[in-house]
Amino acid sequence: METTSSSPVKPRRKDKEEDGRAEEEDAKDQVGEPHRKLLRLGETPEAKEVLLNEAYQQPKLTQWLQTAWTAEKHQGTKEDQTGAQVFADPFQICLLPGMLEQGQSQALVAEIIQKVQWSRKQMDLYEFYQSSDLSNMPTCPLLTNFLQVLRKQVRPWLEKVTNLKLDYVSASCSMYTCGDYLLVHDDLLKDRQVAFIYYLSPWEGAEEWSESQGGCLEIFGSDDQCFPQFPVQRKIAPKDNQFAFFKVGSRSFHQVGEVTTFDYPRLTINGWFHGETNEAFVADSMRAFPRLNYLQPDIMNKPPLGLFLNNVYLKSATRRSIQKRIEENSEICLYEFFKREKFELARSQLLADSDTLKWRRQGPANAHNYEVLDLATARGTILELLQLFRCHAMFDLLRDFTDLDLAGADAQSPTCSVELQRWSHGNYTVLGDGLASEENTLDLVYYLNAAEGAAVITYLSPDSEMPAAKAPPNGRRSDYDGEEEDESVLLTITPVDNALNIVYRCEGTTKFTKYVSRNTPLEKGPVFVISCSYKE
Ligand SMILES: O=C(O)CCC(=O)C(=O)O
Ligand SMILES: [Fe+2]
Repeated sequence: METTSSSPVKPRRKDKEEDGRAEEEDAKDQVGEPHRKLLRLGETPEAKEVLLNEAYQQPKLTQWLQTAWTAEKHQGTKEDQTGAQVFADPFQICLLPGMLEQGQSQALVAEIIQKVQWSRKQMDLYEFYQSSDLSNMPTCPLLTNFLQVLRKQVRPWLEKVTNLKLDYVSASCSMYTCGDYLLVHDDLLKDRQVAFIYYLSPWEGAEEWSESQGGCLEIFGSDDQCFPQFPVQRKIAPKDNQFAFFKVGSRSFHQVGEVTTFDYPRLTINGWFHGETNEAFVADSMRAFPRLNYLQPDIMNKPPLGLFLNNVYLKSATRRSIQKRIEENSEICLYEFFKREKFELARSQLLADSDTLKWRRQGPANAHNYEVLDLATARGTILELLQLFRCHAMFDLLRDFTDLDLAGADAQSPTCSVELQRWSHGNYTVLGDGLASEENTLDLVYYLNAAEGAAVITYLSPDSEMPAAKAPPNGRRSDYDGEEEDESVLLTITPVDNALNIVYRCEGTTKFTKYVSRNTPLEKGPVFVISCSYKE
């Protein structure tokens, strides 16, 4: 097959045209107000300026915080009068309940609801609404004043507490509605020194969120290579008028858990105190993710393709038209790829077998979160299907489908990786998770027990990911920077049972599997994906 790096996979245009809903959904996600009822606040006190709680201005308290902040490892310590807390493990975090004088959060929320313009942020790492920077909100006097307080009062005070030099503040408002989230990241970017979040939830009965409402700030520990590890180590629930801050570093991994309540939005004013550039840390955070394991074709197994595949895909005429289509579009979806009875057997075995099949969660948490089958435990039809993807006959067939040198006289040392994945709520992969191809590869994606909206894969063009300084090829992405997808989307794979998607991707093309929100119906059980990559 003719290949040039300037023609990576092309968009599947039909996706947009096939049903009108795609357009409708796009429209919904554009800049603007989220569709939700405006929440009624109780009597909103008049507030002309933002006032810090007196208690936090006492030198004794500053002293206490300073000591707690600099103390070595401890499980957490609490100050009696204010309820201020400091945790040292897995990294330093401080919580200041009642940060502003009473009634102030309510006034801020009233201004936010009435005045703030939201833009929808949507990428591999996140879905939520964000405002512009607080420094650019001429119609919002309280928010502008809040920023002033951060600059003039909080910044010098934080310098004392943390012993860090803090030069300036950046801040915006964020709103997470039901189904929104921000996946694991470390906030490391340029000169961010201290991250802060001020939580707003003045609604009666919702001043402190319960775990069942979601939206916790979730803190991760990390291994000796600075990769964040499951499970979550600490959860901080949204609490009205609480200010949280932590030191940004190569281990400051955190996420915002999916909001699961429809009753209230998760509202915050958040941002960073900036200072010295984090050069050493940023270099640390560029360590590449662990990569897939590529193996040669398995010559021991010779399963007859005719027993498994839908006969139509074995005919020479079909093979030729598949090749033509892949040459033109770089991708194709082969519906009913396996014989129906084989597919049904494999699906029921996957759903029924909870004893022999062993699954393990695939981390690190900032790259992916899904389960993979320990291939040594595969049995029956599942084993047969998995073996089939690695057998010589399959390499042969794929050569015919693509004209790649995966078999035959010109083939040098073709290899493939095969994974059986199990997808449930909360699972995801993000860009730069080691799945970005260093070379041209042929991806196969085969679904069992498919459900709409679960394990949806998006391919992006090579240059769309991040500025080079932040994400070297296959490097780990440490933080979101608000870049949106839009034009860079080359292809979206929609899950369909027993369909084999074939995607030829050029060097540098990246992909991610979208976070599976709790709003995605999975009543038939998890979605299974056989995911393979082939190299010439
Ligand atoms: O809202 C939060 O609790 C954390 C937000 C965050 O991590 C961020 O915006 O970088
Ligand atoms: Fe963050």
